[in-house]
Amino acid sequence: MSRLDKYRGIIPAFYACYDEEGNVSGERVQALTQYFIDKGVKGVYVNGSSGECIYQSVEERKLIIENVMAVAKGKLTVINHVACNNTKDSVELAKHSESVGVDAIASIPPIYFRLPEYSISAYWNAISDAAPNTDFVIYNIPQLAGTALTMSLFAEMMKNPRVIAVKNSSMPTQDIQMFKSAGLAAKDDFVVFNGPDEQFVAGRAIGADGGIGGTYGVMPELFLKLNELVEAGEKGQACELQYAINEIIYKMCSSRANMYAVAKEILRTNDNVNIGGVREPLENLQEADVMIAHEAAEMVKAAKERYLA
Ligand SMILES: CC(=O)N[C@H](C=O)[C@@H](O)[C@H](O)[C@H](O)CO
Ligand SMILES: CC(=O)C(=O)O
Repeated sequence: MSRLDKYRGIIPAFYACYDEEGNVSGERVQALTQYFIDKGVKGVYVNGSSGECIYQSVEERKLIIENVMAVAKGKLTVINHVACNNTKDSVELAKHSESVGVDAIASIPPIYFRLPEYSISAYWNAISDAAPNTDFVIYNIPQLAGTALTMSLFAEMMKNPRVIAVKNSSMPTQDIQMFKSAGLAAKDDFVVFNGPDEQFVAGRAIGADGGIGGTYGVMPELFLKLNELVEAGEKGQACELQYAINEIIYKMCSSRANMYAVAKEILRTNDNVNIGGVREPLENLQEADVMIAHEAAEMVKAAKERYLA
């Protein structure tokens, strides 16, 4: 049993929860947290891409994590993504995260300006220093952040004892293996999370300890089952379920609306969890998108009947 085992498993990325006026709803944050506890997932990844973090204020992000912790404390591993595009606000969120007792904080690199690696490591270390008793997770998502985690930047970050994991959302699964082996060469234990949900089986096969994903939330049971199949070495069955999951994700992505708007409609339809829409400039649902969401919701139900029996 390792101290980091609490990070090994299925960790859904938490969706932004709004009321009917589009304001962050603490009550709905609590309801979504309870939904995840009931599903039996390992933890939640809050205020990340799926949390629409870059469209929210510092105060809103504090409100969200406070409401998650009110329900999740002692029941889920909680990772809070705290990156804002400036060090000051990120540091404030890191401090606040430690004060409410999260397990880990996470951060993307600063976006827009292409900063040198010494500025990125200084940014991450300043954030981590503001939460001196909290684990730190590097979030590598080059296709959206515009900056990739290189092996030299990774090596620099390994000097920080609180850096215990990388959430790897780059497309080459090989990156997972590179971070995993370099992490284990530098530390007693190190975790790599699979990012792209469509490659979960491949990511786990090459060394990921578990995954953090934006589509787990609409089908947590299917990802829990997928993880079990991987652990049992059932490659054939795992691939079959992965393909079924991918068809659902492709359906979700086929809408004109933003994928998270579709995800929220699936949750309303299948699970009676209402967390509102998405915040502009993300696109909300039009009639045709609602139909796509309902088709995806049916596909989730059918896959559960087929694979969880
Ligand atoms: C680019 C991106 O947002 N990646 C997410 C996190 O890694 C994934 O969980 C995707 O949301 C998911 O794989 C659907 O494409
Ligand atoms: C999708 C994901 O992992 C995120 O919300 O950051």
